[in-house]
Amino acid sequence: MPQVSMPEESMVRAPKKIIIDTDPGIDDAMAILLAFESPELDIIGITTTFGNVRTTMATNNALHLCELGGRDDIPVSQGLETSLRGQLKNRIADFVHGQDGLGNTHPPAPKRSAIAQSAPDFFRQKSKEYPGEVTIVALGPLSNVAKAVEDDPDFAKNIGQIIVLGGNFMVNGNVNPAAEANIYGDPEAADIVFTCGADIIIIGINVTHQVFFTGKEMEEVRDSKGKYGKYLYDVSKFYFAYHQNAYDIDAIYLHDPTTMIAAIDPSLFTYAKGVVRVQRDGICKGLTVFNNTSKKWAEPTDWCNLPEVKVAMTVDAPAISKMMKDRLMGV
Ligand SMILES: O=c1[nH]c(=O)c2ncn([C@@H]3O[C@H](CO)[C@@H](O)[C@H]3O)c2[nH]1
Repeated sequence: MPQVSMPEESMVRAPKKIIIDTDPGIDDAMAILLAFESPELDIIGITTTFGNVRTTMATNNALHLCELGGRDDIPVSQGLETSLRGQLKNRIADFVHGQDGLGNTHPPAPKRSAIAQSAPDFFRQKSKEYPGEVTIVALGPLSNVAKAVEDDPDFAKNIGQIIVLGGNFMVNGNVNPAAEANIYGDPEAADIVFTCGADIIIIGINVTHQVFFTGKEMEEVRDSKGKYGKYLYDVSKFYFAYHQNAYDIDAIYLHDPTTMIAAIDPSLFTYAKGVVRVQRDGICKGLTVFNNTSKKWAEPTDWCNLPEVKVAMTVDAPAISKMMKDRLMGV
């Protein structure tokens, strides 16, 4: 019997539809520019949140990055300016990202504006338009995603996947020993999202702290033929100085680009399944607590009978670094 070969086209997987929920942010900028260079991804929207900067600045920076990448076709939708429960954050990470979120490089005002539709409504609309097909890559606090969950009982089943940068599993946080910045930004929202029943992958700093560029590698990026090389080097100087000061390392952690790569090639990570709950207040506000034991607890716990998520446990850091370099250095 002759072998039946599939036509070439049908073997090529259609690009994954993603919405990037982001608070740019230097490593967010890296992740967005990386996404622009990734044929596996079809970016159907960018939505904005607060954390590294306030939401309005995140919107300006997202528009600026689209302009830089020649991607003014991508709609940018502004998200909540407060936490899900209406708290205006007094903690903005300008000490990590600079006053403008882009290492005090003062980007020009964008020519384009955000669309009128808010981020949670944009999520809901796209999840209905393409049921099961849209992946949200959530690079900041989860207020927008939680709002969509609360407003739409079908959202968790309609959304294809949510890949979250956040949490610290079996390691300390980066805001304080208990909490990682994105979860700390809106712990209640994170708890709602993690238990909503959607297909969720969580990439915590237990994994992202294994992926970094050294100062020498940043110089290689600058001197490469990649179209964003010098830009990335310039915006990252501030972020680099923060790492030298806070961690005593001559390198920068690649949190957001690593998370973007989980959308491109999830096989570069291993995962454990279980229920994640988030401490909503107190000294451990923002702590992510993962139950992946098969223990039959003597009494019912707040982890019982809730949907499981996948938590990244290991990462192929050299492969991630290589993918970043290949795409950002134009090699
Ligand atoms: O508040 C913060 N403190 C940090 O030390 C820190 N380091 C990185 N980040 C940002 O938060 C996410 C990872 O926890 C990423 O988007 C970093 O840019 C930080 N935010």
